[in-house]
Amino acid sequence: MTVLVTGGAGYIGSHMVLALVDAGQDVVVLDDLSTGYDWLLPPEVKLVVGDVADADLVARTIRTHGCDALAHFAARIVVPDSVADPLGYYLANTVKTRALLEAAVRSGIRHVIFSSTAAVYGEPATVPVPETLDPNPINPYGRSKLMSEWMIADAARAHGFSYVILRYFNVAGADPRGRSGQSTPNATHLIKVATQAALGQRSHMEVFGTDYPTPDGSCLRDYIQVSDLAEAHRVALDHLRGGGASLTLNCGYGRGYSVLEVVDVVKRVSGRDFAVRLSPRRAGDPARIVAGSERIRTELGWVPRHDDLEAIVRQALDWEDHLAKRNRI
Ligand SMILES: NC(=O)c1ccc[n+]([C@@H]2O[C@H](COP(=O)([O-])OP(=O)(O)OC[C@H]3O[C@@H](n4cnc5c(N)ncnc54)[C@H](O)[C@@H]3O)[C@@H](O)[C@H]2O)c1
Ligand SMILES: O=c1ccn([C@@H]2O[C@H](COP(=O)(O)OP(=O)(O)O[C@H]3O[C@H](CO)[C@@H](O)[C@H](O)[C@H]3O)[C@@H](O)[C@H]2O)c(=O)[nH]1
Repeated sequence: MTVLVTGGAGYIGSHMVLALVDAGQDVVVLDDLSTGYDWLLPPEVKLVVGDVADADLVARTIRTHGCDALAHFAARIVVPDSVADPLGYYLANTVKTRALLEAAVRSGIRHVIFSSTAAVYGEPATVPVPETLDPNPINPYGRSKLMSEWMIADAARAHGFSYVILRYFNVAGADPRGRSGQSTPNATHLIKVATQAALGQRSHMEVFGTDYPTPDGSCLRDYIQVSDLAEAHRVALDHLRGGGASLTLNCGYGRGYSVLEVVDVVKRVSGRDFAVRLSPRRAGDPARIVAGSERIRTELGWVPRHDDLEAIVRQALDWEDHLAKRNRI
């Protein structure tokens, strides 16, 4: 029994691959390397370079490797980009997911794990957000993912596979053993940008919006460590292979940090001051989003091991340093 991991050469997918390999499971990765890197994968893992919408390639890969499960990470992921290029995002995240699902169903995939997002909730009136809240995305990225959630649920009902939809909150940090981390040089994620500023790789950073209705005026987010998130996928897979029911689960710690708090932590942990510009709001950003995090603990018995923002920032700094030493920035 092998897991097909789409987007496995990317940031989160590569941590899922490590979690599976560490647990002695068989994995094959399908990735077009648009934002992923083959060097993030352990050498024993087979990488198929190609597009998730290539039905023949997907069917051949599933057959050749005897895959029973699909973990679908491949996507475009930047909220403001989705506002500028909505049709590109609906193609990459929705249309291609439909094609992948069709090939997977035809090839007999039994279980699907899907990378969804807190962005499906939009701008919730209260936080933390439980899974029972009706989704109401406020940007094309969130909508592109919500449509995929619906397709998966409908197709599962019609074709008899089981699924776990994981709605990630803000993913951060790196493998504590230093084997992978966020490696996209122009990544836009807050902790990545702030660590690059701390290490002098950027002259400054910007804080987008200080007039939000939050305690310090900057946006609140729930930062989940990437190996904890990968472990959630591993236990979700065990649950499905053990005959467990389909589920939709938040992945977060249930605590929000403001952008300004995160910047302070990066300055403190790195011991470096850096220039911070207070800038206007960025398109598509909700003011605050924090996970209701009980359901995943009770349904899957998931126990986070890295719920510590300082440790997350330290891992991100160590990974940035590692990339710089290998000229991979
Ligand atoms: N990073 C976050 O904070 C976050 C939060 C919520 C949800 N997510 C979701 O998690 C998933 C992984 O995100 P990430 O942060 O690892 O991003 P990433 O860009 O590092 O990884 C995406 C991977 O998918 C590959 N890919 C993209 N389009 C492809 C295609 N058509 N065919 C084959 N491969 C393709 C890329 O090359 C890359 O390796 C995405 O689905 C994203 O929406 C991420
Ligand atoms: O240089 C920067 C980068 C970000 N931010 C702010 O920091 C917060 C977090 O931004 P970012 O790290 O880009 O993440 P999000 O836009 O919240 O989106 C991430 O988290 C979502 C789930 O909450 C996922 O769906 C997305 O894929 C993922 O990119 C936002 O308020 C940004 O405006 C800044 O102020 N300056």
